[in-house]
Amino acid sequence: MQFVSTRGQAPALGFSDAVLAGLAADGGLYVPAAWPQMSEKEIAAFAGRPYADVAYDIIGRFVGDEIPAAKLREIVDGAYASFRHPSVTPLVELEPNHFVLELFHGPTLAFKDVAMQFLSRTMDHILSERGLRATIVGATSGDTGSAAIEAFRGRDTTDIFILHPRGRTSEVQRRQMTTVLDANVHNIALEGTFDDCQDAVKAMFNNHAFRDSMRLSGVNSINWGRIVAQIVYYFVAAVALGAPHRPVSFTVPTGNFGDIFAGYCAKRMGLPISRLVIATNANDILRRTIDTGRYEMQGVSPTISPSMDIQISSNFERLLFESAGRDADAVNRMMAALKQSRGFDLPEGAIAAIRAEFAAGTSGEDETSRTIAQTWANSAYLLDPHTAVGVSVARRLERSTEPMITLATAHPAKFPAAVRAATGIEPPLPAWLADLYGREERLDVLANDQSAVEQFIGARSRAA
Ligand SMILES: Cc1ncc(COP(=O)(O)O)c(C=O)c1O
Ligand SMILES: N[C@@H](CCOP(=O)(O)O)C(=O)O
Repeated sequence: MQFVSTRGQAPALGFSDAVLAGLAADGGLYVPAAWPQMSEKEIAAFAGRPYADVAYDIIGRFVGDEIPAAKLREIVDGAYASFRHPSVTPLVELEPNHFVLELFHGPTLAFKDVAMQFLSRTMDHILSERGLRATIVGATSGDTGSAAIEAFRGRDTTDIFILHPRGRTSEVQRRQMTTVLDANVHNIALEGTFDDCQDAVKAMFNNHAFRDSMRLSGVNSINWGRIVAQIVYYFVAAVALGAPHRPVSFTVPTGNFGDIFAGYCAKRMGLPISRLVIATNANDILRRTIDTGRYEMQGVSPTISPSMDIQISSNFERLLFESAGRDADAVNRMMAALKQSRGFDLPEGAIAAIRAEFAAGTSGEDETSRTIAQTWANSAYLLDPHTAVGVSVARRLERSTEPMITLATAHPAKFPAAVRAATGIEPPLPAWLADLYGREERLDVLANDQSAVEQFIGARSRAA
């Protein structure tokens, strides 16, 4: 299987090179040259299979023969053995026909672990095979960073540099990152927003001299290796509720559009998904785009769901590429307009194609808080504020006979202040994180200055 860039000017790559590249050399994102197709029979055969078996099958379709079958099996088994629930991603029925898909049973309590546990093992394998060391750079609003640091800590093949927006993550998220003291882990608290962190990471990739000398690699969902692992749970959840014979819908708390794009990929592969619902917090650029056909940046306001406080939604570019008929020139035009004037109009055909697949809704701060409170009162179930955004939007939709699955993207204990404010309950951290508040922290505060960030990384990376 080959992967092509959404901007059409970078060479097509195989799975391993696409994973190591992260962002394509032309600034685009890699997508499969063609979508693997799954028959109804193949999908039905997932029923009752362990999570790791389904992961091995689905991911294997994108890997091809680039990783030996036994090695891929070992990677997948190791990744999902790190989860604390036997089903890995269990479904819980919140109310009739509305389920939450709990994606937070991994080591750092957020859905990012599902992909990161796979990606770190995969990168380690590819780099070891090639006798190389890489510099991993990543931007985080809190969850990607903690999952990545946990997954890559202590690995000899990589140094990892994670940029988070100073003061804009929850304390638990920050401590999950900054209390990991392994020599290959570096936390940068940037004076800026998540979008500034993401811009800095993309600028490093677009600085080709720096990229090559540091052997840069990325762990954000711009990396195809993240998306591929997230496709799996859409299949697992849908089949558990009757697919392929019964279609299902998903509501996804959305920021960088990686998670919901994985659902779109599952649909393109043949999974019968009726509705893919984008749920945003007050930073609602994606909902506005679906409503108006114009992607228009405004300022980012801090919310109780900080991991979704995003304006530049990277993976939306992958959807633009697909919905514009894989026209890389059109994508280049839209991305240039975004850079120049902070907005662009989607071509009519593209917005129509997107509206045919996606719905969107926003949950404001009060509504999200009320949703946490009501769900606790009515169902004795504690939602984290990101999942609450999804549940709130899903509840507002017209009822359908098909199951609705809202993705539960984080454990409530990661956001204790918001949960306590809504319910009076403070969810305890699990045993392995119980002493988190007493652990020593290590981080460096840097100005939002590209050359300062590059200098910092250049001086510490062992890949150079
Ligand atoms: C807890 C949580 N929910 C939802 C999201 C949004 O996911 P995505 O960025 O893939 O849209 C994030 C961040 O990515 C997150 O950390
Ligand atoms: N919400 C994310 C933001 C980065 O998203 P990613 O999925 O592209 O890594 C976070 O928690 O860091």
